[in-house]
Amino acid sequence: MSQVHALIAVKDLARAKSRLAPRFAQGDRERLVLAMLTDTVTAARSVPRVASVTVVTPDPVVADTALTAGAEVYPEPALRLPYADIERLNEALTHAAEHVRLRHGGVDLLALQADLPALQGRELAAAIGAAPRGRRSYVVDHRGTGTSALLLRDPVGQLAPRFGRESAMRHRETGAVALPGEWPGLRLDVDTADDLELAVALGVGAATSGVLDEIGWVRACAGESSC
Ligand SMILES: Nc1nc2c(ncn2[C@@H]2O[C@H](COP(=O)(O)OP(=O)(O)OP(=O)(O)O)[C@@H](O)[C@H]2O)c(=O)[nH]1
Ligand SMILES: C=C(OP(=O)(O)O)C(=O)O
Repeated sequence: MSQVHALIAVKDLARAKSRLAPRFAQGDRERLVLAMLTDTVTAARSVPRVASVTVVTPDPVVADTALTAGAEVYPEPALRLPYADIERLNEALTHAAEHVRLRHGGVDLLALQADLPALQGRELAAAIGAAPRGRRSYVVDHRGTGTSALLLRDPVGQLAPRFGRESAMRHRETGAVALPGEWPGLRLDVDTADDLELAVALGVGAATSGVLDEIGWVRACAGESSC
């Protein structure tokens, strides 16, 4: 069974998860970003077919957290685009992919979102197992428009990430195939407080759960059976 090398991009903490600002103070939001990254890295590292996890980031605190969780770190190189541009994410991932292949040769690659606190290792293992050889494939997020993971199982192909708005469509239009599979944790990227509610209901990892307890976050719908 061939292995994949995973890449995770995280921007600087001061700008991360701005859509959580209505519910979380800046410091709490930063802790939550780090905790979700820790749970994502931990779940990815639990998968035997994941040979390495590399976090690409310009932020030293994110880098420390990644190292503590057992990931490698690729410091974000000077990028062409301004910080506000989401395409910077694709540029960062492309550089990280080149870095990993310089180190390991023509390996298979997986670009994974950093905000998957309910990710289960078995879901990721199943997605890797389902990814066809010789091409790119992707996992559509829980909203149906984004991408939670992009896979490349082709030693000479390019990852060509197209994350950002409508990324599922952009990955499809650039030849990638959507992977079917019941993987709720893998599909649940957390961008809003509503997403976090869903993730907590599904079951988040220890780091995220610990931070939510410490900051006293209470689910808006706690106790309601419809949540
Ligand atoms: N290394 C790197 N990662 C990035 C960059 N831009 C975005 N990302 C990461 O890519 C993922 C998706 O980015 P966004 O949706 O723009 O940001 P977010 O922090 O998830 O949420 P919002 O601020 O609410 O948009 C997140 O893990 C980001 O940290 C970048 O310029 N460099
Ligand atoms: C970047 C993406 O997602 P989000 O903005 O939801 O983090 C994406 O789905 O490509």
